[in-house]
Amino acid sequence: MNIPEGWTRSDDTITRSFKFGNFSEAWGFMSRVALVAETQGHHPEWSNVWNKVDITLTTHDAGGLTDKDIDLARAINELT
Ligand SMILES: C[C@H](O)[C@H](O)[C@H]1CNC2=NC(N)=NC(=O)C2=N1
Repeated sequence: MNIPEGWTRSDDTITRSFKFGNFSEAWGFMSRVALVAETQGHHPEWSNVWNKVDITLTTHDAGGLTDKDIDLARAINELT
């Protein structure tokens, strides 16, 4: 499985941290990710503290990492 640039794999998840100039930019990014996630029918685990967004991807239905996570990670990378 080819892990997209910037993402770190640990067991059944891949994670990436994103930093923005301020909260509005971080929230705007999250909004765009949410729309992509809905389109793909696959959703992130994430947290936000001011300008920082931490995202973890895994496929709960499968109990592990799948191509759905890889595809969403790629799409998220394209938003940055
Ligand atoms: C019915 C629905 O499509 C599923 O429950 C989807 C929704 N989004 C999901 N997102 C993630 N990350 N893992 C899933 O297993 C998952 N399942």
